Amino acid sequence: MSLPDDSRYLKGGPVAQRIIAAVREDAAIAKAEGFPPKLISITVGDTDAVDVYVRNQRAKAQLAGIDFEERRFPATITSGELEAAIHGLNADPRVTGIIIQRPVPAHISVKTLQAAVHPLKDVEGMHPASIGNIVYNQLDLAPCTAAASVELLKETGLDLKGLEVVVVGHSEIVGKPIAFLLMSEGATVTVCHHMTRSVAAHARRADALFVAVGKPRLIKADMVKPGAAVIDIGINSEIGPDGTSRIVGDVDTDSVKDVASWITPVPGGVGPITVAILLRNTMVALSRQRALYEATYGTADRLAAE
Ligand SMILES: NC(=O)C1=CN([C@@H]2O[C@H](COP(=O)(O)OP(=O)(O)OC[C@H]3O[C@@H](n4cnc5c(N)ncnc54)[C@H](OP(=O)(O)O)[C@@H]3O)[C@@H](O)[C@H]2O)C=CC1
Ligand SMILES: Nc1nc(=O)c2c([nH]1)NC[C@@H]1CN(c3ccc(C(=O)N[C@@H](CCC(=O)O)C(=O)O)cc3)C=[N+]21
Repeated sequence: MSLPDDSRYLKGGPVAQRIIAAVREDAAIAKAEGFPPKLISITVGDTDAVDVYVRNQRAKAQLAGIDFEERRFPATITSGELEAAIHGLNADPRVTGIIIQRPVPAHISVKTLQAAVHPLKDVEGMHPASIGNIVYNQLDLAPCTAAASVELLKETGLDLKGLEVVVVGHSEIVGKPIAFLLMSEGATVTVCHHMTRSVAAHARRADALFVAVGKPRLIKADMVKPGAAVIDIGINSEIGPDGTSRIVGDVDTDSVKDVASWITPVPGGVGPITVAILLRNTMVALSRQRALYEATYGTADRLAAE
């Protein structure tokens, strides 16, 4: 779909392209030096939003020169079997990064799976030991969607210091890390969730509004301050008026675009940057692994050593 050429739309494509071009250069150098990057995706069961994400991961990884492999497991698999598969990937020196696609079936604890991924291969920064880094303002490998959303807000040119920001949704992978990243940038952050008494009252005060809930059209025009920046993170599949499946966000874009100064389209907003940052994180993980490898074995060519 081509988007209207309107400066109110904060488009993710150009930002994603910039990031992927830099990753491509890094990946080519790493490959030539004997450290080819490789990303493994683990999917358990079936979810539309995951399918879209994995499809784009494969396409963009290929563009960037990163090997990509999807491992799909049935929803009936046990946690023990999955943990064993993850341990196998941890031990495989050819694997740079592992991403566990969410959600996982209710009988499996996603936290247990995240904790099974070796922190050096944790390309989403979701291991309990990694997620703490953003609390300490160490931001070079942050959860991808959170980093993507903040990157897109920066495209507005707004000064984040002292900015009134409201985040709707507080999941550990999106809402909470967004709040920490924004605090690191000096913003004043309010976080809303399903027990918040009036999401609308908070949202209307925001200079920048981030929405990550998973409910189409949750945010309407009367919940947005005139002139605000609205970052729509939702990826929801629904059947459109023409009977085909389409992706929509959590914001009623048609009405909100007349109130907000900036709005992210869905598709074409945060999503493409999320994919690009996952690839960039894979390169950050690789450089950490190389640093450890070189500290242990010296700088000799790894392939020659094997
Ligand atoms: N664009 C991208 O790159 C990505 C998009 N997504 C999309 O973002 C959306 C959110 O994902 P994720 O964070 O993983 O989802 P979760 O379901 O884990 O979290 C949803 C959050 O929304 C809150 N919530 C639910 N109902 C309301 C309500 N009526 N008002 C305010 N808050 C509410 C929940 O609060 P509580 O826990 O208190 O119930 C929870 O914190 C989904 O559409 C997902 O597909 C996700 C990742 C990446
Ligand atoms: N561990 C984990 N981390 C995630 O970050 C995560 C996840 N699990 N599970 C699923 C959700 C969803 N998600 C998307 C990211 C990008 C697009 C994306 O590339 N969207 C494009 C393309 C749309 C299209 O191709 O139709 C766009 O919005 O323009 C979609 C969905 C990440 N998620």
